[in-house]
Amino acid sequence: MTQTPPLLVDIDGTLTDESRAIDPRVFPVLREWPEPVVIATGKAMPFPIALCEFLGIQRNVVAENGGVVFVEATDELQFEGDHEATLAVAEAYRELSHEIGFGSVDLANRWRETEVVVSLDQPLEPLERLAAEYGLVVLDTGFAYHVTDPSVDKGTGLEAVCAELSLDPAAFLAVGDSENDAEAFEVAGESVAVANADATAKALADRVTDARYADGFLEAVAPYR
Ligand SMILES: O=C(O)COP(=O)(O)O
Ligand SMILES: [Mg+2]
Repeated sequence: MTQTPPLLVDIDGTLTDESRAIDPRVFPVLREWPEPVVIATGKAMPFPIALCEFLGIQRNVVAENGGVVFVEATDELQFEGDHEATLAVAEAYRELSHEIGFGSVDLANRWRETEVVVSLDQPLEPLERLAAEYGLVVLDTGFAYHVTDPSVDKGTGLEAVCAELSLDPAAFLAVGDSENDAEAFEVAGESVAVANADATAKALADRVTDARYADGFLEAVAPYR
């Protein structure tokens, strides 16, 4: 059997099914993975932390597309990026009478510490224009527009985790589905896009699975199980 690599895995679109629910068949795969697992997501910290917690795996997390990094073994929490600038973009966007689009409670932004997300049903052009004014970019993950600092991404997040754990990023297998996985694909030694991935992720991946969503993830890791 091939040597199992450490694993970086995205959540939305990769561990989920078409309805955005996590496919429970991924649970034993993540629990039993013999090497370190890093959950790397555009979502805010509570989501990947809860996933790790309830799975019973080490909490090694890259959240907010690299803006927040947590490594359990070294008790290290890092923040990167310009949160003030992302909040200023959100404010200016609202002043143009656009909405963030997640309702008044806004569970998508409530616990966010370094970036801002806007619902996909809101206009992209003014958001991109405002982001550029603040030196920021907008990432479309297929689930939300992320106003984010271009110097921070899942690749820099993986490097930060690896620095803490004395691991080589090039030893990692990375599995994902969208443009916010691009830099992690470049940093990891092997990268796999699931079949539902966007064009950016597919172009950068070493291989693209035949299967979509979590079936694609299971296909991606099959050689190592
Ligand atoms: O929720 C998003 O917008 C993206 O999340 P993901 O990075 O886990 O796919
Ligand atoms: Mg994704």
